[in-house]
Amino acid sequence: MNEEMSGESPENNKHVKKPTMPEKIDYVFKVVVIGDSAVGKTQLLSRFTHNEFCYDSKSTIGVEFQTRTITLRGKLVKAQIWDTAGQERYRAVTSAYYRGALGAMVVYDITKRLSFDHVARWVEELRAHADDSAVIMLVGNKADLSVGKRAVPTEDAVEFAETQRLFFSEVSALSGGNVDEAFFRLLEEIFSRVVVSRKAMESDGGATVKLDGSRIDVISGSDLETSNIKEQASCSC
Ligand SMILES: Nc1nc2c(ncn2[C@@H]2O[C@H](COP(=O)(O)OP(=O)(O)OP(=O)(O)O)[C@@H](O)[C@H]2O)c(=O)[nH]1
Repeated sequence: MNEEMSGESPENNKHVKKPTMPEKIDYVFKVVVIGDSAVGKTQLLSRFTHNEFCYDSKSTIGVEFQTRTITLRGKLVKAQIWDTAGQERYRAVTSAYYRGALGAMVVYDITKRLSFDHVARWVEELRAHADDSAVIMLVGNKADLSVGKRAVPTEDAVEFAETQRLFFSEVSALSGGNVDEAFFRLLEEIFSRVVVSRKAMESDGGATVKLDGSRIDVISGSDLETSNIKEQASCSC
């Protein structure tokens, strides 16, 4: 059949979108974000995954996640970042939320002392439910308000992070300062612990990592579509 008969001459076809090759994801890393209400968890996710920030963001109800695909050591890694409500009454999950998490960010607001005082409780809950090998990062958000409104000295957070063996970073979801750096540091550490330093075996789907006989199932790209919890397309304002 020639182009004229099939109706598929380049002219006729110019509005037809060419199918794009699906990206072959090597790993999916689940990372959970926890911390008091209004510390800026949702905005940190939006900044990292879509480079967006909402001034009038609403409290999260239940659980959401957003993803960003990055390259680490030549591998395509889909970072699947989970967000839940800081407010107890809106939290629908505990164990299910932490299940399969390879990393966690425990967020406080540098202008709210109480949110930092509660970090120990969040770390305790995390350690009770997440895998022992999960990488944990303490994150002080709203660093843009550092001058004049700071209520948590950096040294206090550094000391806490050292005693609890956590990574630490101060960031601003508003300005974007340090946000990518913090997530990348966490994801690189997960990569080192899960993929490099242990005997890792990739399945064809690029999803399964075996560790010392035990298994961590890193969710494959196709599982994301079948999950009950849908990915947030973008900013949840
Ligand atoms: N100045 C400043 N404000 C921020 C920053 N990040 C978030 N906010 C503001 O803080 C408020 C709370 O942000 P959210 O991201 O909704 O907080 P959350 O921790 O997800 O809150 P919950 O869903 O209730 O747990 C919003 O008014 C944001 O605009 C930041 O880096 N700097």
